[in-house]
Amino acid sequence: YPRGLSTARVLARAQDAEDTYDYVIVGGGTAGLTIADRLTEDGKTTVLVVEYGELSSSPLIQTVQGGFMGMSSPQFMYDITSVPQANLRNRTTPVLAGKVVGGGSAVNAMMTVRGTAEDYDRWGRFFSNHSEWSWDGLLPYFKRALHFAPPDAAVARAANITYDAAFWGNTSGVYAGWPSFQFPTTALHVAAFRGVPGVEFPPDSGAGEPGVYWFPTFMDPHTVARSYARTGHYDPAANRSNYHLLTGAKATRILLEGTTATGVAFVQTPANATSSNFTSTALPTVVRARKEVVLSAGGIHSPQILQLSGIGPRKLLAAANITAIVDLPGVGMNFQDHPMLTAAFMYQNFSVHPSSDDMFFNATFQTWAADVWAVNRTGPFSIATGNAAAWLPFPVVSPQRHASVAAALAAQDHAAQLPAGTDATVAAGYRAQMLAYATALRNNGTAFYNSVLSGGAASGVLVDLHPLSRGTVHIDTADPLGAEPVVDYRALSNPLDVAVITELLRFARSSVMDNPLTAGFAPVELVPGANVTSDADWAEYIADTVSPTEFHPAGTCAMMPRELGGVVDEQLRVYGVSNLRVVDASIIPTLPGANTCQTVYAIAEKAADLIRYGPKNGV
Ligand SMILES: Cc1cc2nc3c(=O)[nH]c(=O)nc-3n(C[C@H](O)[C@H](O)[C@H](O)COP(=O)(O)OP(=O)(O)OC[C@H]3O[C@@H](n4cnc5c(N)ncnc54)[C@H](O)[C@@H]3O)c2cc1C
Repeated sequence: YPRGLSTARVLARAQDAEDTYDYVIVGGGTAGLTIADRLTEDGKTTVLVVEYGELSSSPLIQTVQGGFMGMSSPQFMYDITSVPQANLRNRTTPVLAGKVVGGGSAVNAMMTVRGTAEDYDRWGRFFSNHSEWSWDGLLPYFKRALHFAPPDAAVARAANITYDAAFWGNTSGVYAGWPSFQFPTTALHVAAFRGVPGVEFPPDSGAGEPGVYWFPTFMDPHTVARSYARTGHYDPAANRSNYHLLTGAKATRILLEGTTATGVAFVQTPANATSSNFTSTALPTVVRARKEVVLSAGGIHSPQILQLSGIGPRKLLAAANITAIVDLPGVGMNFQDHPMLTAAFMYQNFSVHPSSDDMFFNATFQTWAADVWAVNRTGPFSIATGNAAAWLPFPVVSPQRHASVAAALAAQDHAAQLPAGTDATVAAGYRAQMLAYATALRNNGTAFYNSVLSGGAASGVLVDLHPLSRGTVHIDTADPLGAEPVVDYRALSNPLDVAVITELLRFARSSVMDNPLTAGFAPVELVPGANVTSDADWAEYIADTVSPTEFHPAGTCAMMPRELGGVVDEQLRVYGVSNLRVVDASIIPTLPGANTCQTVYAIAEKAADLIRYGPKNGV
């Protein structure tokens, strides 16, 4: 040591790493691998990615069918459970996050969607009216992030799939592909929304508009397998000698000299070390960064690592016996995820076939599906989670009550919705967010309601796209280094979430039960049932059934002005620290009205440009 950089490789042992790299990236997930790929493109800039998980080619990760095999494999997931949720009958919930090279992109449900233009314009406005963090500023990065491979023309025609390639690029190694099959029943679900007043049908899922639309799958059309950060941003670069990936290595701390980040400390666990004579596994190893450290450990672990490094709320650090280097109250605050809701309906007279139900109840169809998959990887097994969904604004969902809910939110005592003792800057940021949401609740540019259209006779899961409650992700003060962070969604802590969710559920009912275009299917309501009608009934039902997570943890190192409780600035640099950026879902200030992966890729693409070329127009 040190040895010359020879070939790009996976380093199984810490001592194979160089002492110093230009950049050290913590977390080889969605954002981390994207940045590493871009920074090493020049063949010169040296990068080490430090990743806790393993490099796995398991079929559980690659398989697209159903979209859930990765997430149901404990081998690839962190083992974290939330604290009991006071407003959800003290229920706890698993906190799903990928622990494998590729991170969330390796285990997610492959829904390839982005938020509306307003979602991203809202981010920039926390800084100014001409921030580059806007729809226009991000669209080039959405295009760079994914390679759009259009659906097969015959399938698109038969299913009535609309798309517009102008919203997409075709250079990335990560694909937005399409299954080679659609159930004709999915088109019926889409068409049924024409019976709901006010619903729009944008030309493409990437248009930045709410409505009912088709969207692609994170799938490589050539292999018909998951396309993700590893296949798009590590494998193709594997012959670059300046790109190193260390697996099985858990970063424990950012090294700081004064307030300048100089490297990363990490430990390798024996279970992940491959060498039989590798004995010093419990000892932390350090690696230095000549230029910068980039923290990309995701919405749950990036705040933890900052706090372990002495960057965070002073009181929390003191309770954990960690010396505060930078008192940054926002670290681990502003925690958001998309709540999932249940309202189940069944069409009794849904006689079109094949439908997605035939995958479960029709043996002949199942055999056909398995056969065509075995022969040439086509057919229904190429469908992940589905490719059509409704993303609807609040005035469409609640023509009667949207204005009063918005007014109540604007008039609320915002600070009172946060944990006691919340820093004034964090409270000011929350207030700014809630005022922005009060506007969004009144207009048609932001989606609040989401349901995926499955193509089956039964439907059931809805998503609240803009929760008002804010939780926390903090180190466990009893065992800061050893234990996973303490995750508290603080679900429904803002009572207006109950008001919003009630309207979403009422809409789900009326869009199925009172829709002239579904009447012929003879719908029945399975859950919650016709006896749930009053606001009080709904509140009880919501407390019983809401899940606080769709596995989209975000916001915990928010990109907001420091006086609004922010953790990073518009260049994603941590306030008060030099040479340290955070780039992942944790910088999202307010969730987009969409599953988060595509947004994280776009953030990472933009960050790579900020790191390489500096800010455009000063931002
Ligand atoms: C089960 C599930 C289903 C989802 N479904 C969808 C979907 O269908 N569509 C969609 O758009 N989004 C979906 N998402 C969300 C999306 O995948 C995530 O928002 C996105 O991948 C987050 O990217 P990230 O870079 O912020 O973090 P990640 O991709 O999670 O990367 C963080 C990486 O850091 C590593 N790490 C953490 N701590 C340490 C440490 N101390 N040392 C070293 N490494 C560390 C992790 O192992 C991980 O590899 C889903 C997520 C999950 C978990």
